Amino acid sequence: MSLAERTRELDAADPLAPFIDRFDLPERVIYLDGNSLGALPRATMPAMERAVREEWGKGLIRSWNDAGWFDMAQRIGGKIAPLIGAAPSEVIACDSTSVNLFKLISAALDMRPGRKVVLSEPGNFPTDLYMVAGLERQGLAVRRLASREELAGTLDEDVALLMLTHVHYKTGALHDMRALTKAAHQAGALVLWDLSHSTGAVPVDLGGVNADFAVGCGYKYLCGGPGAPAFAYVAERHHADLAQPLTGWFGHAAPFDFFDDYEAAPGVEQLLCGTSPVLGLTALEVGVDLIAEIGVERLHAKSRALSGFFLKSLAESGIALDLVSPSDSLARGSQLSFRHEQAYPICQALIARGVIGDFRAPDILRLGFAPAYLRFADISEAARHLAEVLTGEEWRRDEFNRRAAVT
Ligand SMILES: Cc1ncc(COP(=O)(O)O)c(C=O)c1O
Ligand SMILES: Nc1ccccc1C(=O)C[C@H](N)C(=O)O
Repeated sequence: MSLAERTRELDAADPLAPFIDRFDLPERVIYLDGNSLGALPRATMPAMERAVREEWGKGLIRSWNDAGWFDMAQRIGGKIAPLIGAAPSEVIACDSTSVNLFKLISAALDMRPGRKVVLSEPGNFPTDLYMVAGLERQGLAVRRLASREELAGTLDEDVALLMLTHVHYKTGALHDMRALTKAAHQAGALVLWDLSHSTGAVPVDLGGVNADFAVGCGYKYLCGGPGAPAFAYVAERHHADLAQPLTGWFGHAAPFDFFDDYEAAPGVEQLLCGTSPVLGLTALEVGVDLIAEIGVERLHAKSRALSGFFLKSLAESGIALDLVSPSDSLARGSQLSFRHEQAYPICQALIARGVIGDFRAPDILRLGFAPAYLRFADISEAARHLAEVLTGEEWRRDEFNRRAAVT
């Protein structure tokens, strides 16, 4: 069977095909960067319009009560919860992933007096490592990095927290969440998982693996829009001992009593700091609703099929590239990363052809396969474009070799 025939068959048999039209993607764009900024759901515009015109414009301050603004962060957290194996009361949508990392790393250190080490791996997403550096500068933490293979062996009585990104942003490699959580607990440490590249793409069972803390982005697979609020998870068993340092009034037990003294709200509400970004949350809720409707299991199955099909299509075009992602689709997230000296201009040449992936310095071409809005036809087309860029050495053109600020 020809590649074109196989592609048509796969699209015809795709149970998620009807959802593609629920997203508003430009014509002639093949979007392989949903792992960085998710696509726009069609329902987002009307929801934003309503929030701005009606709730803000007409409801004004009354909308904090009447339009459900006040408990939006909890409500959306509760909708994210089943996507990551958590109870609704364990998740809240707030702040950025970076800020949530700070709050939870700090809270974890507080729960392990006498221990200061935050253990992570070199090459973890920079903000995760930088947030520990900030606490280190305050004398509150000691950062320790160990390679994947050495992590478990490095867990000793000084480690307060093991902090890892479940799906590696650059390679897409998955950590064994269950085994590492268990190893950390055996060493008396707590665990914080960054689920930025997992949520809405691969199944996660925070409750099942007994995880302590987690954070994740709202703007990637959850399609919450640029700079969407992030989320934070704290296992129920830690709620009573939770004490985070950004003690803003929205995290107070009774913010509208306007007391002088801080008293933390019970549960994850304590993680709120300042006023919730209502418009950002409005967009996030639409994305979360849509991804939840499709369902993580189905998304995961399609993501594996898409990335596998890309590799096959590429191989059939005679192109051999250095794949740095695990070749087993069960061992990776929803992306494929290739190492190439010319990864930057190759990525630019692809973008010029309408195939949007990204480049991760120094030499990674990263292609994301957000399963909610990609067709198998997009995948074989993208592979064809990549093969043509490489065989025609299109990446040599000057215009593809000028580095932009954001890659
Ligand atoms: C693993 C990971 N953590 C955190 C972030 C981002 O955090 P923030 O939204 O605070 O910029 C990203 C991507 O930007 C990421 O890939
Ligand atoms: N927040 C961004 C703003 C601009 C450009 C990219 C991002 C990303 O999120 C990058 C992503 N975290 C990554 O895995 O590389």
